[in-house]
Amino acid sequence: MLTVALPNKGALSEGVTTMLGEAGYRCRPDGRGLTVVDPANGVRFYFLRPRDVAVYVGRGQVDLGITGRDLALDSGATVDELLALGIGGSRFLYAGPAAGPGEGRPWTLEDLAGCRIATSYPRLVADDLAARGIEAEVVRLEGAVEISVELGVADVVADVVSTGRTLAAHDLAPFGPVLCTSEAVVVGPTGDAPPPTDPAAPAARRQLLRRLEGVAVAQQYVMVDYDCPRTLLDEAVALTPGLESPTVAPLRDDAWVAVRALVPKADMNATIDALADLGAKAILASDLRSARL
Ligand SMILES: Nc1ncnc2c1ncn2[C@@H]1O[C@H](COP(=O)(O)OP(=O)(O)OP(=O)(O)O)[C@@H](O)[C@H]1O
Ligand SMILES: O=P(O)(O)OC[C@H]1O[C@H](OP(=O)(O)OP(=O)(O)O)[C@H](O)[C@@H]1O
Ligand SMILES: [Mg+2]
Repeated sequence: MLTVALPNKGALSEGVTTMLGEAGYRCRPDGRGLTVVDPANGVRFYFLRPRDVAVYVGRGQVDLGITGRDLALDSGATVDELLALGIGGSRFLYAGPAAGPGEGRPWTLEDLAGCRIATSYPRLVADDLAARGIEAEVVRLEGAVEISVELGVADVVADVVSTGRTLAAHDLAPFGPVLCTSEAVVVGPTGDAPPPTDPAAPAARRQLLRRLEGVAVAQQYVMVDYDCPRTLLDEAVALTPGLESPTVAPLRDDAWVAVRALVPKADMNATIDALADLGAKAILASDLRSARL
């Protein structure tokens, strides 16, 4: 049986469980149980703290894990990232009081020297400081890091930023480089680790990765359908080139055609606006459940 570690709580837990459900896996824990078997797919899931997932994978106790890229990095575990899932996106940044370090100027990296930096990701921060040759004190906190400056435990913070609302609510402004652009990822043992002992595990692993990739890809696209005057087809197709080429089907009215193409989700609204401005009608965008491109 393939063993897979999942986050048992936190920002990634619900999204990961939902994605696995879409991929055909049964991985909802019953009550307070920390493990669930999906016999149909030959997988046993373990529900671990998101920070611990990569540690178990790195030590060979479980075959695969799903966690945040930033957490995997901070754990120091030797694992390979096998697949990015496109959910739980965040950036890891330094942030200081919005008023700046003094003299009315904004924070720069040089200002970190000699500072107390509060973070829940001490290895990520220490590695970044070492790489830049900056000497500063790293203050490890479990969470709610943004309040630490106000409470006088630190001068600046280094933390996960998603919408930026938590930073703003505590009058902190981000500065400097992005230490890690993170999302939920599947991690596995590095190439030189011994293979799983169960002979059925490699096939179960391939299936899980392929199916999750199918769901992840599906979440990046929408299917756009529209009717288009034949005279405008070239311009419309330029707006929706699809992957290989859009499907163009005749309509009963010979002056019109129906067009169908995949469009990146991020471009959906702009594409629909442009199609409508061009003269397309009955423009529909639909979500996909799974896609193998
Ligand atoms: N607000 C957010 N939006 C998107 N992703 C987030 C957000 N907060 C955290 N993450 C991501 O979720 C993962 C870990 O966050 P989570 O809150 O689950 O763990 P934690 O903070 O270490 O644990 P806990 O909050 O239980 O102490 C990281 O990969 C992080 O980048
Ligand atoms: O940019 P935002 O959208 O405001 O999100 C970022 C916040 O979310 C996370 O906190 P979480 O809820 O996990 O609490 P924690 O600090 O206790 O980990 C993270 O540590 C930030 O504090
Ligand atoms: Mg958290």
